[in-house]
Amino acid sequence: MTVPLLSASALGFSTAAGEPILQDISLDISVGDRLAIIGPNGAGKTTLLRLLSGMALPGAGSVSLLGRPIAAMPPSERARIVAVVGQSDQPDRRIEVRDYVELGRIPHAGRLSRSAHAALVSEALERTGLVALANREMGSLSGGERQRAQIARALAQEPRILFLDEPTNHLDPRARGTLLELVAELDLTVIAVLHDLHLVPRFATQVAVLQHGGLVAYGPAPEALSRATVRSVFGIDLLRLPHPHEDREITVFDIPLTTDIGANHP
Ligand SMILES: Nc1ncnc2c1ncn2[C@@H]1O[C@H](COP(=O)(O)OP(=O)(O)OP(=O)(O)O)[C@@H](O)[C@H]1O
Repeated sequence: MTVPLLSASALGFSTAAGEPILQDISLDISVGDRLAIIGPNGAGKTTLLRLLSGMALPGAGSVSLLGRPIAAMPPSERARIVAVVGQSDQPDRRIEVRDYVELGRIPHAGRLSRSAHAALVSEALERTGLVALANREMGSLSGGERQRAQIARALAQEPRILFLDEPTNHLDPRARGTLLELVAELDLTVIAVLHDLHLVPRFATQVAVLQHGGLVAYGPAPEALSRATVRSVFGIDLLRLPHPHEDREITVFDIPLTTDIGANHP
């Protein structure tokens, strides 16, 4: 039997005050999978991403990376396998884009020549379309450009698994598709928290649906994103319709407008 790249078994996590946030989450990630973690606000998505990437330790259960407990792995070794683009990353505003992307090489310091490190940084800038901005300060970038720079830094890290927490939240609709297309073409294993459900069937090979800290659906996309699941978890209607001009189906989410804030959490 092949060992999964990443495996989570019966994960649980509670706050310091004992409030449970995640319960009994088990997942297996194989090489080349692109897992979308979805769920309403507060469902526990970011917490799960932090546990799976080894940034936080679970209160119950375990995560293994390449068959070894991630909790016992030295951070420097983990950083050569796992790259994380988080929501709360606050790059120094004055650092230039190229220097920021070069930070991704830190886990590999001393393992290659200077010119080989520089070539990998250049490649990451090229793949993310940032060559023209390489000498700009991070603080001068738009939200979308900064997001691409964060992905470039993660690529420079040459990870086996890329973790993304809402990578499209600053992007306009077209740029969202472009960024996920870029990520899908990287030939990497990816675990991404996504809010934009439209992008899930196009981007993900697997879907994990969280609600109130539990895994309510998990499996290959798009099957795991069923109409019944979307209705019960998000309170909206999923419709798969024939495209009016092309020979394919499109997925449409019918989102009711409501003033009831609790409606977001069926
Ligand atoms: N350190 C903490 N102390 C107390 N509560 C926490 C802590 N971290 C997370 N929580 C709570 O746990 C729940 C899950 O948080 P998490 O950020 O994982 O959710 P999420 O699904 O990523 O939400 P969103 O979609 O809004 O980003 C939330 O109710 C949050 O307030």
